[in-house]
Amino acid sequence: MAKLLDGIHAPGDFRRFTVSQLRQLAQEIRQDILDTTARQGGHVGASLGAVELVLALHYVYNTPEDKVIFDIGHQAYAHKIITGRRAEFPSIRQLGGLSGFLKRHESPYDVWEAGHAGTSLSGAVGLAVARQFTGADYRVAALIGDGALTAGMAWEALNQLGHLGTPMTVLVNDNSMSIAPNVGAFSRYLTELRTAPSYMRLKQDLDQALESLPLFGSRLRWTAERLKELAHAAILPDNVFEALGFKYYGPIDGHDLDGLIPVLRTARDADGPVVVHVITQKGKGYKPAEERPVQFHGPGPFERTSGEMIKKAEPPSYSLVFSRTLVELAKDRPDIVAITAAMPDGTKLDYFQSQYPDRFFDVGIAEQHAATFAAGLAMAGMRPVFAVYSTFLQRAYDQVIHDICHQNLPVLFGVDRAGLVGGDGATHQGVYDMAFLRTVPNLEIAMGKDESELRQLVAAALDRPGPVAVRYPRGAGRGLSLDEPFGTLEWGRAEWLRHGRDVTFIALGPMVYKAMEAAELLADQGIEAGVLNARFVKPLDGEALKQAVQESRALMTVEEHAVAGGFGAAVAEWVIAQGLSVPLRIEGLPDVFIDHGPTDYYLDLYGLSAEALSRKAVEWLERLSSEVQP
Ligand SMILES: Cc1ncc(C[n+]2csc(CCOP(=O)(O)OP(=O)(O)O)c2C)c(N)n1
Ligand SMILES: CC(=O)[C@@H](O)[C@H](O)COP(=O)(O)O
Ligand SMILES: [Mg+2]
Repeated sequence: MAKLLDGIHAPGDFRRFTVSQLRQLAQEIRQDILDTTARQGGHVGASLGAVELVLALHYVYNTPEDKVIFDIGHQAYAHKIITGRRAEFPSIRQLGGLSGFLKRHESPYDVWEAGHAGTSLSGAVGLAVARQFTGADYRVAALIGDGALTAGMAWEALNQLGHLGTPMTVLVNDNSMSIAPNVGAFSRYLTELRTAPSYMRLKQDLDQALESLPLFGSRLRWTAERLKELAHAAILPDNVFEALGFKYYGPIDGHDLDGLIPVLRTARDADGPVVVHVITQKGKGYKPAEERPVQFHGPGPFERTSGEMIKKAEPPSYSLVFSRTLVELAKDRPDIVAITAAMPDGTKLDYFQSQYPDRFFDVGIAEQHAATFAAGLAMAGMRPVFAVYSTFLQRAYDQVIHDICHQNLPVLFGVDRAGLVGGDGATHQGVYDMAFLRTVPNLEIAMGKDESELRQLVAAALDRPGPVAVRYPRGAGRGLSLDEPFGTLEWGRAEWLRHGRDVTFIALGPMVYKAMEAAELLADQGIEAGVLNARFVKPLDGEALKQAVQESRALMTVEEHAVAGGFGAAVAEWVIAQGLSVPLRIEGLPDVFIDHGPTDYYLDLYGLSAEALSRKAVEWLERLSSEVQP
């Protein structure tokens, strides 16, 4: 049967639709989203929950001339489908396919690129304020979730916007969920707004009455406006948005296009900033996602009818090993407390939470606060552990330097997702943290070659006198036994795995195993390659490095991190500082943003597979030999 969606190539194709046609369109879009995500995963729940919001925004605003901005962008699958990318939609998050987030090179409708939470409002305020200089007269609307609204940045933008009074719509998509259930006093406040039905009804009645009044600015309208304000003040005396200088419309049902469209029109035409607060359900229209919103935030492939996840059996993830290790240690260490910034599931700290609920803190999407909160805890004698994705730690850089390291406080960072991450792509790659952490005095940095070393490093790190960052990658470990007693790893010491006089690979993290494979391949060709498992990035194990310089003709560092400022750069700095002269190559990731796609593909592309490493070593050694020939 022909679908309405078949005729939609741009929002202009449905701007004349009736609301009942829009409703049908919404259902068809949901089917498209499920067809693709069931096969390959993706951000299912948020995207299903925002379908009507996306339709209403494109219906009311004259996109792409008007600027509609999405916070994070993980909820924008409907937006992709109705802005000319339906045919490519099945390629989303796949190598060479559509990004899972907005990308300006993909479409003129993708105004703002993100992936991290809380940036939409600042970007939108910039676009809105720019109009007064450029003379452009587009309208600006930003869609931001209740979770993203826990980010400090979002409030910095509201603060400025409320002060300036610049016309702009802030559409708050409140589903009471971050990835996990949303937390915090502001989340509680939104719930209070949601559950004040008399307020909601009265506001809607008043708004409708206002709509029907003629002549904007008339005395009658002025009186009605004042009446409305009085009524608001009487029922909810301190609506935080109104106190900040916004007109507040809501809460309204974000799946009800009949109600949503007129309110958005009013907001669009307002002469100042407006907050439209809508209530939606994460996963709307797909029962398994409605019932299990955490699991359906960003699942892998699932069985469409039952909603069961299609998972291959694999060893526990590094994140789970990290969390389990904390639980092991916490038994005898009442000083250990764990912190996440809205990622209890991803970091697997939810396991720690299940064992030690009183010693677990989810602070919301607030990495900066999480870091400084940890500093305060550490100052008072606690041992805070902040498990945070490498990419999100970027946001807390000043806090790392100024609050933690400057005061030399013993905070442990569990730097999760260190390395390439796969489907999320450029905004989420954990390939910069060594570059920005290595420069900070007092901070020690380590990464084990596997989950067993991760476990030992965590235990050892919690006995260090100052701050430590322990890195570990996304995904499954190697399935190693995790029963050995703690204390088998000497802090600061690298591990020799094999010796070779031709070249020594000095590798970090799981790249150690690639280096071992490369060494085997080289051995088959008669080349002797050593492998040093560095383990420590800061401080480096100088003794082991000296030994490597002495016993090999050449050194090759290997890391899954940007070459610029990374582990190899640290080794190069050490070589120079020692006044040594040794051929040294740094193998890592280039100075480009790396898109979505399988990690192994990019490791291969950038010469970090075992085959590529061995090939490069052969070529390099040949070149070195020819260079020394007379
Ligand atoms: C700075 C930052 N921290 C953490 C995340 C991980 N993250 C992605 S989506 C999300 C939840 C967002 O909740 P909300 O804005 O309410 O959107 P919803 O998924 O509920 O639609 C989180 C924590 C992120 N993208 N950026
Ligand atoms: C949008 C976002 O930032 C998260 O949903 C992220 O995609 C989670 O990544 P993991 O799948 O690695 O937990
Ligand atoms: Mg939410």
